[in-house]
Amino acid sequence: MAKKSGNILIVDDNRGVLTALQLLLKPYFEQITTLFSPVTLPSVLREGDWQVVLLDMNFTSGINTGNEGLYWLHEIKKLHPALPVVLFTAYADIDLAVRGIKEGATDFIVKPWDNQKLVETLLNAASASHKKTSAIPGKATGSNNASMTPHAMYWGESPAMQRLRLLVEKVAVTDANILITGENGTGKEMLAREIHALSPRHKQDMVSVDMGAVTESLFESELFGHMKGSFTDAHADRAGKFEAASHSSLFLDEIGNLPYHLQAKLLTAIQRRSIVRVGSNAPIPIDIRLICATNRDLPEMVAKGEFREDLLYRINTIHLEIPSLRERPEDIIPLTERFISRFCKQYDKAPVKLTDGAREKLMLHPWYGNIRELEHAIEKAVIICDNAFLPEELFQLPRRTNVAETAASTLEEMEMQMIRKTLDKCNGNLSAVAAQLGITRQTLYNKMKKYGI
Ligand SMILES: Nc1ncnc2c1ncn2[C@@H]1O[C@H](COP(=O)(O)OP(=O)(O)OP(=O)(O)O)[C@@H](O)[C@H]1O
Repeated sequence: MAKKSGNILIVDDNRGVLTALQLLLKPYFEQITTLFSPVTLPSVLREGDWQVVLLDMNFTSGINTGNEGLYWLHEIKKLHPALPVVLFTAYADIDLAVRGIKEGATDFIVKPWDNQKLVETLLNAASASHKKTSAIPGKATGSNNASMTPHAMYWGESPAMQRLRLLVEKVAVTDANILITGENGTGKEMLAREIHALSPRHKQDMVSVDMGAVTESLFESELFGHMKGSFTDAHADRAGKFEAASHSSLFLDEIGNLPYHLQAKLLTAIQRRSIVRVGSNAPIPIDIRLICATNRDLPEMVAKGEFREDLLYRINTIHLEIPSLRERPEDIIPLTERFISRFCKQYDKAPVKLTDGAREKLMLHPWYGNIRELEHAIEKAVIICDNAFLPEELFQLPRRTNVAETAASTLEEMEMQMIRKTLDKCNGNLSAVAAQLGITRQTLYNKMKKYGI
């Protein structure tokens, strides 16, 4: 037997699971400590020298939101940022586990577990801990930082995107106001950044404002700035986004969400090329390049009296429409391959390849959430992939268009499959199935009824 891999701390509220794991892991770890409740986790962590933690996600029976698991994950990371935490999920709760990974967990194991895979996952995590003893605090959550760095825009091979690219290269160098339209997740913000990067203004950062997120009461102060004392919280003079974007580009995202009565104020600033801070009378000249974006149909909003026609004419000197991913299927696989390569690097995985079945599945999916949906699907698949190939089963692609509905339906499908698989494994013995899944017999019965099993 190879040298043992240090000390492991296991937190799970199922005593049967704790005993089984103690027996299973004995040959591999020097010290195995089990906790039936996470309450004492902080003090136990402080007392010992740990190489890995195996953390259950659901502690309160009946509440399966998993938030408790995430809460304890954060607590562990606060105390020991570099300590590997492997999540243990009662159901194939991939979305939650992926969230856990993004928030600093090293890996996850789904119950009922495969012994060999569980041992491998824990040993890998523990060995990472040996290598990272001098790791920078917070390194484990580095994926968040990585996802914040802007990534290169991929134009793709489709004729529609090639035409768009030609137009962008021509207009980016001018100061013409640009309106970008397209469905959610088609890359409107990414295109705005690209335009700014190609413009003579690129030496300064582009300033972005989400018009859907600016409250009405703060609209003027946020965009045009204010003078000290002009309202209760105005403790000092402050420049607004227009001034901040001077000599650069101002990106107004979700422009279609700006309430009608505020549209006139925006129009005045654009027309006069100057703003007046709240609480002041002095106009301040501004030199900005305006880029706006929306997924809404502005001409239709004009027809309905919801958007000012004069503002629409001001902002859409050049109109760029990004086609949906459905309209450019030839870009799906090249984009996928770029995302695979990016996420393999981000999650420290060896390069993986799509199987033919996976390619076909990706090509047939309608991608109502466009590139953002594709990017998330690839990220999840890369995270849960264990070998050199990404098979179609790893792509949990929803059939509906509504985001909340799709997330719920994916989880339900996975739960149903998990119950079916365990029923087969336990030859239909419900008590054994419930024990394996870590739920009560009644809960299992209710779920089977719900899924018509
Ligand atoms: N051409 C592209 N190449 C690579 N990644 C892209 C491309 N277009 C979009 N993405 C990625 O897809 C995601 C969504 O892009 P972005 O936020 O720009 O879309 P959007 O149209 O502004 O979305 P929303 O309408 O929801 O505001 C981002 O993570 C972005 O990095």
